[in-house]
Amino acid sequence: MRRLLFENDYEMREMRKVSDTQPLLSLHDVRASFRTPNGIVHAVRGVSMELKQGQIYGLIGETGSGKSVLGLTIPGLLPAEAEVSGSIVYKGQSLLELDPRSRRKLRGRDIALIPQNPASSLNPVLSIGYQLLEAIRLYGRIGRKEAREQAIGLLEELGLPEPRRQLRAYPFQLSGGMKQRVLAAIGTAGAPSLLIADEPTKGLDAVVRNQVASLLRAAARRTGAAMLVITHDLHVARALCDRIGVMYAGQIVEEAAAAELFVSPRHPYTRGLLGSLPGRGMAAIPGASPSLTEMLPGCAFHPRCGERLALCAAAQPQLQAIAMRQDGGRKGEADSAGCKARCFLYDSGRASEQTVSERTMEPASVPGR
Ligand SMILES: Nc1ncnc2c1ncn2[C@@H]1O[C@H](COP(=O)(O)OP(=O)(O)OP(=O)(O)O)[C@@H](O)[C@H]1O
Ligand code: NI
Repeated sequence: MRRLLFENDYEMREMRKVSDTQPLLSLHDVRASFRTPNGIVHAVRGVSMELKQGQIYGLIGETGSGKSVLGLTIPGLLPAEAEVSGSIVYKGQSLLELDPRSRRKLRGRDIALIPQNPASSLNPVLSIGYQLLEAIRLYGRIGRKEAREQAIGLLEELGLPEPRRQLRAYPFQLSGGMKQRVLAAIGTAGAPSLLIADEPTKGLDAVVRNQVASLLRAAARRTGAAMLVITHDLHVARALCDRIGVMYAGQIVEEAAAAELFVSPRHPYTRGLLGSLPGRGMAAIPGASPSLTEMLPGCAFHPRCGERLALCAAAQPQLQAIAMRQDGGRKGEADSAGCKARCFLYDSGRASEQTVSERTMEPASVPGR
């Protein structure tokens, strides 16, 4: 048994040696759906994206847009009845083609997930120390004593007061913020190459939220891990992430460097989402997200879009790179991958076909209003 473990560890280390130019993770046309009594729910509808080594990528978007399902698809943690297609390549291995055993081996050690709900993700009957040590030892083949020292160090780094005492505590004895930090410690304990954090700051007050965000950033920088951060919290997304993907109805509708997205959002949905921030008018986007069971033709956002073109109800825009503007409108540190939007407004070929009267037509009637 020990020998096997050793060989696995060796393989793990070998697998980490991927070149910096290759993306750590690349998704191509990933789809996930669920068969339900009310029909098939198309939760993720053709997501393509890349995550580089050490990069922090944020997924934002309204509730139900498919962020968590996408996050669970990568480590293969969706319920068995989910149907997944497309390709997910992690360090050159096609995850959807891996046998369940190999995939399980990757989880926890190489790909770690901090799930959406901290209250239910810690085991209530086991001490914090036990759970953290398990995570450390799963990766490191080290003795209990050494693991314990590492655990204390990790909690110290995460700013938890009295780490020695916290190890003996049970989850119910910790505040929400402390549990989040313990989860962050467990998530980063095995020094994973990829950490997926689903709503790591949910339900926390502003101070603790910023603390958790900067701790995650520090942990990622320390270990060199790439992170996929799923969040509703646009402030956290901005502070924590290098790059951001905006999800709407199971698709990425815009992707840009975090610094750029908040300064010049392109997709009408992103503009609406940012417009709902307290500092920006707090105007909610009228209407509701579409049904994911019966998808209409055209752009999924068109019924709610104030800038739609005649074309938008009929055809699906693709996620495409946006050309740099001549007027210097694109300032700041743009990521090399640039900015992408899934919108005919930026599809130069198509949009120029539209007449001015088509462009200024009345906004669509909004369902559910
Ligand atoms: N096991 C499941 N069976 C059926 N439908 C599901 C299942 N899991 C998720 N869904 C549906 O998939 C869609 C996307 O859900 P998901 O949890 O990914 O949204 P989200 O963007 O993470 O939302 P939130 O921000 O509220 O967490 C939703 O319509 C949801 O109801
Ligand atoms: Ni979610």
